[in-house]
Amino acid sequence: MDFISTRGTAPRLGFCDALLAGLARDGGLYLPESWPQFSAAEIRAMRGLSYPDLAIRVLSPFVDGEIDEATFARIVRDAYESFRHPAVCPLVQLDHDTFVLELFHGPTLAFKDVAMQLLARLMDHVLAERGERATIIGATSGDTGGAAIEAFAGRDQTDIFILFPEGRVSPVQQRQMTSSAEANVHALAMGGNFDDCQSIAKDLFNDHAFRDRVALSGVNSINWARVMAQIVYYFSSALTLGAPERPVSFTVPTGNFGDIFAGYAAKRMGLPIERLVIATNDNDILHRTLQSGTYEMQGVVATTSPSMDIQISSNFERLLFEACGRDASEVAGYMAGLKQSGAFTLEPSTLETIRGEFDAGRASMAEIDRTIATTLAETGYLLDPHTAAAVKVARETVSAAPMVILATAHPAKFPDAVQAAANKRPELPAWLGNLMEREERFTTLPSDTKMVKDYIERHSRALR
Ligand SMILES: Cc1ncc(COP(=O)(O)O)c(C=O)c1O
Ligand SMILES: N[C@@H](CCOP(=O)(O)O)C(=O)O
Repeated sequence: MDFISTRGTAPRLGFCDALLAGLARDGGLYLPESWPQFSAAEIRAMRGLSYPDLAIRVLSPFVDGEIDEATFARIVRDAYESFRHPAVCPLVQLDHDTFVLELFHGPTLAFKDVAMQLLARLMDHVLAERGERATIIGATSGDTGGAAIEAFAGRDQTDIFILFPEGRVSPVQQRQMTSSAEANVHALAMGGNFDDCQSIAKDLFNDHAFRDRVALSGVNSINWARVMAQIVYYFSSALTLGAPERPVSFTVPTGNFGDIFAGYAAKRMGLPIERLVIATNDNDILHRTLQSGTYEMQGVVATTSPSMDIQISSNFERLLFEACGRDASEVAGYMAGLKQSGAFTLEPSTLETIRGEFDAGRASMAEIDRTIATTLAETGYLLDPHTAAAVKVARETVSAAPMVILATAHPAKFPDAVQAAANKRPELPAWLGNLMEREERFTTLPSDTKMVKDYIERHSRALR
């Protein structure tokens, strides 16, 4: 299986090279050249598999033998050992046809752990086999950073540099990023917002001399392997609810569009999914795009669901590539428009294709608060603000199939917001110990690509 770029001019890569590449060299994002297919009989045969065994089954076509089967199976099993729930991603019933898919039972209490625990082990394995080191860059609005640091801390093959927007992440998220004592971890508190951090990370990839000098690799969902790992829980939850006989719909709290794109990928691989519903907070660029057909940047506002405070939704580019029939020149045109004027308008056929698969809705901060309070009162279930945005949007969506809402974070990551909404303070699990008392270690930098480059060159062990 080869992987190709959404912009059409980067080299095709095999799985291991795509894993280490992060962003493609033409600025695009890698996608499999074609979607692996599972027949109804093959999906039926997945029933009853443990989560790791299901992951091995669903992901093996992408790896395509580049990592031998036994080693890949060992890596996958090891990755999900760190989860605190035997089902890894359990499904909880909220009412007769609404379910919550809990993705927060990993070490940092957010869905990012599901992919990151696997990604770090895969990268470590490939780098060790090649006798190489890499510099890992990640931009975060709060959760990717903590999950990546947890997964990469202490690994000899990599140094990790995480850019987070200072003052715009929750105190728990910050402590998860800043309390590692490992020398290969570098938490960088940046001026600006997540989009500024993500734009610096992309600038680093687009400077090919720098990228090669430090052997740059990425852990954001621009890395195909991140999205790939997230496909598995769409299969696990749909199987629990009766796939392939019974279709399901999913509502996904969305920012960088990686998580919901994994749902789209699952559908393309044969999983019967009825609707994919995008839920945004006040930063509602995707909701507006589906309504008007124009993707138009507005300023990012800080909300109580900070991980979704995003306007440049990177993985939307992957969907555009799909929706326009994999026409890389159409995608490149949209991206050039975005760079030039902060907006682009979709071709009518591309918009129609997207609307054929996706719905979208938004939840304001007040609506998120109300949803947390009423869900607690009516069901006894305590939502985090991101999941609450999805619950609010799911409630407004018409779906003949059962609705699965992705619960992307544990409420205890956002205790102040949850307490203000529902008058109930969620406690961090005891196994996190004294997280909030641990000493913090981070470096503050202005939002400036050159300063980040200089910092990385001074601290990366992968320098060539
Ligand atoms: C808790 C939480 N929910 C939702 C999202 C949005 O996910 P995505 O960026 O994959 O759309 C994020 C960040 O990505 C998050 O951390
Ligand atoms: N919400 C994310 C933003 C980065 O998204 P990613 O999925 O591309 O890593 C975060 O919490 O950092």
